[in-house]
Amino acid sequence: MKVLVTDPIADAGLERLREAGHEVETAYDIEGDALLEAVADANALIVRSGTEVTDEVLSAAPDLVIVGRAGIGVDNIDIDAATEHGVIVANAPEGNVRAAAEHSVAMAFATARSIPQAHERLTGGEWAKGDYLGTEVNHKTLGVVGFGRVGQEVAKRLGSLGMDIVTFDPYISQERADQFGAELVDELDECLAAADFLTIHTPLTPETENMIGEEELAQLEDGYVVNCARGGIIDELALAEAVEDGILKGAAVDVFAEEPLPDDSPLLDVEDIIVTPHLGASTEAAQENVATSTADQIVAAFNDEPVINALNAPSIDESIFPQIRPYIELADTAGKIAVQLFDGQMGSVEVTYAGDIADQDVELVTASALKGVFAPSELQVNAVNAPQIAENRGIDVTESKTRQSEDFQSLVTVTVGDGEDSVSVCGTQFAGEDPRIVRIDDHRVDAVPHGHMLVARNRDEPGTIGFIGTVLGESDINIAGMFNGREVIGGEALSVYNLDEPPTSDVLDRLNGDDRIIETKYISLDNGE
Ligand SMILES: NC(=O)c1ccc[n+]([C@@H]2O[C@H](COP(=O)([O-])OP(=O)(O)OC[C@H]3O[C@@H](n4cnc5c(N)ncnc54)[C@H](O)[C@@H]3O)[C@@H](O)[C@H]2O)c1
Ligand SMILES: O=C(O)[C@H](O)COP(=O)(O)O
Repeated sequence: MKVLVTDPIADAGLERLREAGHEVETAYDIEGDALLEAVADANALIVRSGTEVTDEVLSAAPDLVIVGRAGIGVDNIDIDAATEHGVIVANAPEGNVRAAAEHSVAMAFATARSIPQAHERLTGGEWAKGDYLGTEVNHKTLGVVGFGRVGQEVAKRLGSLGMDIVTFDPYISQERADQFGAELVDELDECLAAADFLTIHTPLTPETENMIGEEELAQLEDGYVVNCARGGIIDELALAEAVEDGILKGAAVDVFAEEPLPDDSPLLDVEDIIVTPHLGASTEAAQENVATSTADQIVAAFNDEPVINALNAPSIDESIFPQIRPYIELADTAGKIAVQLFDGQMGSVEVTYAGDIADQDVELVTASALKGVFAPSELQVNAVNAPQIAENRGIDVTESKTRQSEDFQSLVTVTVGDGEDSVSVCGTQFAGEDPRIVRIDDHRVDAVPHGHMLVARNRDEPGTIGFIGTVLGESDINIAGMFNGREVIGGEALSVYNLDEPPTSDVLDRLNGDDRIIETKYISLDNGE
């Protein structure tokens, strides 16, 4: 598999991919046509915040399986478009948290004690001791907007240096705030009113974009602002003016609405604003962490294993994966068989779990069943986009579970229907890893789902199976295996054949033209062909 890396990541991540046998191409800082060309044959793309992964980029990459973000923020990736294209997006949400928190703390001190400004004066030959009277953090209040992973780490560190913590984050619990000794407030204004230092730690979303503007900054009178989260959350012009006008004492900014920061940015003209070029995650440890974590997720995606930090695929706890793994492919197969046996206009898909499997988190198994259902009609379908395809097509998807399963330890049944008619295909795993179809509608069967299959519904009359065998034999189609079942003598029987090659339409016409045959259907399990 080819992995294209368009933003610099640590060698340890590149090595891990190569050790797993994948080809790694690095093409840092490319954009436009060069990016579209480079991604054309890529199976995975690794980015940091520098590469914009747009719908156009995803459209240019037909073989792409996963976009790995070696870091936290994914505002540069069009996740909806990735889902439409069936591409997994995964980030590395843990590896650079401490680095980002430490940088935020460093920036708070740097602005409060004017360290960069004093350094510049001194290296310029000036002993400007009298010009800098800084602010201590001790006994001051830190306002934390966004109390997630980084926000909490910043609160822990500055809290231990004597700061009181007030936080505004509508999506966390009171218990979480209590755990860090933080006062959780309901309104941003309350946080601004209390804070001597304000530090931002939300993602950039439509809700947080420009959430801190002129009005909000005015409430922080004589305070300091630190933004090591994302550009675009604070209005940069308003921040420059608030510091310039002395409303704020200072600000420290690591992230910008446009990166690299343009030379004419108003932030660069204000003495008491310090800036760093998006360095929050730039420590050796953080870069090694995020690079190896991203590489691991890419290898997992290539191996069809769960991608733990996938943002647009059903998530799965790694510890339960071994239990559900055999049922992922079985559900896909049952979906493929059911949809190919069904004649109507599909309006619903039901996936039923019985027995031990019913105790598990089966979201990924259901997505896999949908993948199977859509495989014959969609060029690129996978567990990421299958639920979305169902939604787009208005197909009603239901999942049900029961602890009871007659005769089998676990059963997965996929039923496709149109409100009136339906086809149900039920499968199990013998001895853990030996898939069998054990029921088609009301017929008990014992069929090995594989390759080319012929399913015949016929009357239970002497000579019928011989006739089917003769027709296949006369067309040089070898029968590799077969199962015949009936519910009552002389009633309807159902037989399933594994063939070495697909039957031609002539063969199917001959079979279907015989009175004893109710219907034959060819089922292909060869990658949904
Ligand atoms: N400068 C850097 O190099 C660097 C490094 C790491 C992370 N980051 C950025 O830091 C930010 C935080 O990362 P994280 O890992 O802590 O994310 P997180 O998802 O763990 O936490 C984000 C928090 O923001 C809260 N939030 C969301 N919308 C909000 C709103 N409207 N108002 C208030 N709170 C809101 C969420 O509830 C969540 O608790 C992200 O933007 C990330 O990209 C920057
Ligand atoms: O969201 C993040 O992880 C940080 O902003 C780091 O971004 P970077 O990987 O581009 O340094």
